[in-house]
Amino acid sequence: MTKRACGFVIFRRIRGMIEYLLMQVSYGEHHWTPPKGHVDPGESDMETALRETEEEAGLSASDLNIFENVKHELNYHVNGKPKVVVYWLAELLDPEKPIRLSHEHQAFKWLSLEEACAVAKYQDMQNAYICDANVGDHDKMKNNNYCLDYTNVSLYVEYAYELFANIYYDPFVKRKMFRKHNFNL
Ligand SMILES: Nc1ncnc2c1ncn2[C@@H]1O[C@H](COP(=O)(O)OP(=O)(O)OP(=O)(O)OP(=O)(O)OC[C@H]2O[C@@H](n3cnc4c(N)ncnc43)[C@H](O)[C@@H]2O)[C@@H](O)[C@H]1O
Repeated sequence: MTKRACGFVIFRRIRGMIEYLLMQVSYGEHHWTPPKGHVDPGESDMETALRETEEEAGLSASDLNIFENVKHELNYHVNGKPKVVVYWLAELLDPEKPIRLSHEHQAFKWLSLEEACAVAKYQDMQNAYICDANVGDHDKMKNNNYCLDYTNVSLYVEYAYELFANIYYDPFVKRKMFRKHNFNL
């Protein structure tokens, strides 16, 4: 059976910058992820996203401006089993609001788009960040259905991804390369 999890790509505006919240899990390979978790029986996707965000980051619905039309669905396999993860874009209204971690996470960071893409090592997650950041001003997205269909934006996303992730074509090794970063994470 397909596992289903839901959460939010949370951003804040601070000192003229947009930063994204990523949290590092305290188990397994200690990967970085936005707040999210498994859908409990009888829960809607949005209820799950809100419950998990409250549990994992200490942020409630009243702390967020949720962009219900800006939604990403990621499909991947965990231990050979299919998993679907749904993320909505949400803005943290008070950028200074403290994050309260649960035992499931050991650290959190507010990261620029470029840093978030470097830390979220999976391409579909990186695409979600790029898509959220590059469809224009975050305010304009509120009334539009952006990013729902990846196929329509895939080329644009790929270009934007390469631009922001600082990927370039190296003719010597004949493949695309990451520029080196030191994000000190
Ligand atoms: N290894 C472990 N050891 C001990 N307890 C564990 C555990 N894994 C899970 N748990 C328990 O499960 C609970 C988590 O439940 P929830 O909190 O309800 O669910 P989740 O965020 O979806 O969990 P998870 O971290 O497993 O999911 P993700 O898809 O990011 O990550 C799952 C895998 O998919 C990979 N992944 C993440 N995003 C991906 C993507 N976009 N594409 C491909 N793979 C991806 C990750 O690297 C990771 O390997 C924790 O409380 C913990 O107790």
